[in-house]
Amino acid sequence: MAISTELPQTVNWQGKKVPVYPMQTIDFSRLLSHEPAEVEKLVRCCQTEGYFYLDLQGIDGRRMLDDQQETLRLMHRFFGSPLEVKNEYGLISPHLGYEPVGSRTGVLEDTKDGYEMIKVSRDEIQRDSPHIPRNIKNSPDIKVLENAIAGSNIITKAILSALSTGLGLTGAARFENSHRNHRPSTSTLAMMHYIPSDPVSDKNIGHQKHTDISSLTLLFSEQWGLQIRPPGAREFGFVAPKDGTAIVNVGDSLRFASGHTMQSCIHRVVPLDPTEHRYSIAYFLRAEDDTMFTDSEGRYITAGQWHDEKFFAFIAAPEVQAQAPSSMLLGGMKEEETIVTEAPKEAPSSAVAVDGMKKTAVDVY
Ligand SMILES: O=C(O)CCC(=O)C(=O)O
Ligand SMILES: [Fe+2]
Repeated sequence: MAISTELPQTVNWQGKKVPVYPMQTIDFSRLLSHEPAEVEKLVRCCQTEGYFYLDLQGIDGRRMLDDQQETLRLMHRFFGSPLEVKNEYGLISPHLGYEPVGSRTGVLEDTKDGYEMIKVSRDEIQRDSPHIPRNIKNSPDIKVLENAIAGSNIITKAILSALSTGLGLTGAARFENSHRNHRPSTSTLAMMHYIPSDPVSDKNIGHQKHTDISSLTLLFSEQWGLQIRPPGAREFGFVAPKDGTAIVNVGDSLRFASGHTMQSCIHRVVPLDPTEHRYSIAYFLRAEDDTMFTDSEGRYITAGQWHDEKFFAFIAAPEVQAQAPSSMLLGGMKEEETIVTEAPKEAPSSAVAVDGMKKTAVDVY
């Protein structure tokens, strides 16, 4: 898509006009130099919204855009291979390995997810011992993955550093100090392929509503499908892909580490175009496993425990998910009551207005 100076305000989806939410843009080059106005803008974005576009078109960021293109080429090849090759190791641990389509709950009621995903662990790449399926394990492919992970790690650490400075944190209290490279963490590069799916007739649809476990997520996708629900919003709306940028969102761990002053972004993925294959790349920068914080339940727990508990809530069946603490899937973020003005044809009439606080993992329309 061309650089979106004139974004549509709404798009038609499922017989409704759905908003396209605007997002602030933060310039990576300015952030690298901790320019005060950019740092202030970053802190404000994280505290009020929890997401922003990161402009990577300057000389320091451009190479990460090249890495993204290389990664996309690798993903096309990987996902085009037979299942037994992709699934050589299966899901080795929650942050590492392959998940076939339909491993989790989907975005609409009574659906399973509509994507397959391969995750590569940053720790394993750093140790030179990655579990990577054989069709992407030759040395040029490993180099592509290494570049993508190292580049994403540098970007997200630069953001953390600017946030620490913006909040006046010093020494051990700075966020970088709980994200040290040599300490074990579940930081990972997730590569996703969404299969074409039609919400009216298919049973594998999108990516369920959630907030991320991570501290920061760096997301690359050139295609529509991501929806967010900004704090205070009454409905989900699309995020427009924007050339030369990544989308960054705050996850639960940074929300907790900031004393719950930053917003963990509520989001999901839906098929805007039911005929399209969609590809996205997410780097999840996670805190060191033994970092302690107070979670949304008021418990003082480790980042590792939060990761594991939330992951198992993610993959649980809807009725089991509904038993989890209400705040777990949304990291303690509250939703306003949902207003859906026009019900889609297939929806039951009870779905016209939905209690946003209901303990379900999916939206009911
Ligand atoms: O595919 C996307 O655009 C978003 C994926 C996502 O939200 C996630 O993996 O946590
Ligand atoms: Fe996410």
